[in-house]
Amino acid sequence: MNKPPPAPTITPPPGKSTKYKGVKHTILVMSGKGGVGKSTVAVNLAVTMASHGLRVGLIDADINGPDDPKMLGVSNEKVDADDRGIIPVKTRYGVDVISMGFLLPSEDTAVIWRGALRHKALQQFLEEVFWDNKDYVILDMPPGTGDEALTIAQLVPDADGIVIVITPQEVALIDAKKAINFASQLKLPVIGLIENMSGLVCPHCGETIDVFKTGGGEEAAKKYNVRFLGRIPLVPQIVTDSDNGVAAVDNNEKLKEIFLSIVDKIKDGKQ
Ligand SMILES: Nc1ncnc2c1ncn2[C@@H]1O[C@H](COP(=O)(O)OP(=O)(O)OP(=O)(O)O)[C@@H](O)[C@H]1O
Repeated sequence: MNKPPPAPTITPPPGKSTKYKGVKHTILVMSGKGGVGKSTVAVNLAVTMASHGLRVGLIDADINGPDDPKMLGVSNEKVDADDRGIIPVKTRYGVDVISMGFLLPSEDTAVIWRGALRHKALQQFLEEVFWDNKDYVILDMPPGTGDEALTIAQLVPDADGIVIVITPQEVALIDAKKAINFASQLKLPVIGLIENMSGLVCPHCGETIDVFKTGGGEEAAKKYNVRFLGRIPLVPQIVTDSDNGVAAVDNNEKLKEIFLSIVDKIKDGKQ
């Protein structure tokens, strides 16, 4: 059997670890399962914050599917390191991003390292990146609430809390519960729930079609007594924008408004 390729590492000069300094707030964006739009939410939250004058970093901790660089139009960039530490990649949205995607030889390279190597890579992201006084670092977590997510969440010092992304179906109640249990296991506050893919607005007649139902997010928030942060509709343009390296909030007024209202709630921390 072929051996997995060695883990690529970036080597900052010895003794220069920044130990995750220079970050005021860290927010973990997670989901109870894959494919619910966690990365889409993380990227657009980061872009919205940056467009309102905040200094923002984004860690793409989804080692198996590092999509954030592509979504931000920087998939061909490489990270560098100097005597300050690992330097995240700058994007045109003012969000500095670090991702396993920058370390892989091509977009379709599969990451097949075992747990210890993954852990090491993420530890580097957290301890050795020069964040340069960020107001917020958004951590796009691996999907689900398994070991990988747990390990990463434990590596983050003093996170503010977790934002949970769910879809509107009834099963979302179970996914929300899993994520809430995860947060309480880690003694991290749940900042709130976001319902994504909530109703498709017909581009022809303007009517909303509830493809996956709506309201599951609000129901889950009520049931588990956590804050409901907002509902993001199913917008086909999100898929094309992501594929083209464009942040959807930069291209759609309605989404801009929705994300801004979510960011305001995250910032004020009140009901
Ligand atoms: N509100 C939305 N409207 C339309 N498409 C969306 C929406 N949210 C996400 N998508 C699309 O759904 C797909 C999955 O989204 P995304 O990669 O953000 O999910 P994820 O939860 O991070 O997935 P993974 O489990 O692979 O990490 C992508 O093609 C994305 O463009």
